[in-house]
Amino acid sequence: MIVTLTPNPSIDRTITLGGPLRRGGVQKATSTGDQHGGKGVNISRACLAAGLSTVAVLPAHEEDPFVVGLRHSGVECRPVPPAGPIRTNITITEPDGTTTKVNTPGARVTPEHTEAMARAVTDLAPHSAWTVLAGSLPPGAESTFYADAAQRLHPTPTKVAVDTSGAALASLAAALPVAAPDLMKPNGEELASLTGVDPVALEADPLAVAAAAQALVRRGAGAVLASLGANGAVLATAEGSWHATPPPTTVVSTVGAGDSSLFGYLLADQRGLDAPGRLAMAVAYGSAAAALPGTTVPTPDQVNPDLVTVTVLGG
Ligand SMILES: O=P(O)(O)OC[C@@]1(O)O[C@H](CO)[C@@H](O)[C@@H]1O
Repeated sequence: MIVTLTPNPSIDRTITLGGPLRRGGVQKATSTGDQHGGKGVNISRACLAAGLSTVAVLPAHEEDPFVVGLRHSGVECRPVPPAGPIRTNITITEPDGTTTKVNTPGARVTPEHTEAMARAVTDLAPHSAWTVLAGSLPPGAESTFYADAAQRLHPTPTKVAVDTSGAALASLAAALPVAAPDLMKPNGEELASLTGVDPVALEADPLAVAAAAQALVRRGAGAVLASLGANGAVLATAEGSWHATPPPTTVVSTVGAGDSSLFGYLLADQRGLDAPGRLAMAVAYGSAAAALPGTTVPTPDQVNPDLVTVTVLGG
């Protein structure tokens, strides 16, 4: 089973434009739609699509339409007391695949709220192969929340993956090796924020990405999967580093592509694949997600790791 924790879930509202976005103008959308969002929620939705059992832990009332709808779609949920309503995040997609995203803060939490979330995943840990701690932290949460949760999960059988950004990511990196997760999944920009290098230059240079990722591995992270958008991804472990390039993809919406990549890695891990195989599956899932609208996660038949090229970057 894969348990996901999304401390700051979102209703993902996608607005599709028939032409380029005109900043400051008034435009008609060709369509709009809402999907259940938030990084852990997306990973649970990908689990469901691939037939893997999952529990999505999130702050919401039992009767919240978000929870009701997610359960109706087949995702098992473990709601914990929320501080307020679930936020709505906006995505604007243009015909050429350009994706503009506006994320809102979410309700302000107290230590009681964050403790309830940490307790829920700790209670489920004996039954979970992986626990995924994912997304931004809501206002009011300590930036050490993920580092503390990872440390708390350490003595349990679950493996821990963390995908976050900003102060939460910096706190996690600062807490290595004490709170070492089995997997960290920064994107290029997030990895650059830890190393102080220019994100654009880093994303275009797999060797530099591997060097930055290996620095985290040396400090205790089990593995680092750095997603690089159109440039694919780099995987760094104690055994070495690999770069994978995606197949040519017609991008429709990049929202959730990183979550699908992380899921692809977990799926491949569950299937016992080696590091290059896990990386290929991650990139195949990420590029399949980018070809789908809004925050849609791919089904396994839409994913082909054989089209991904993996190269060894060295140790
Ligand atoms: O504000 P966060 O938690 O960093 O990101 C939230 C979010 O952008 O992440 C998902 C895509 O990865 C979306 O479903 C959601 O809207």
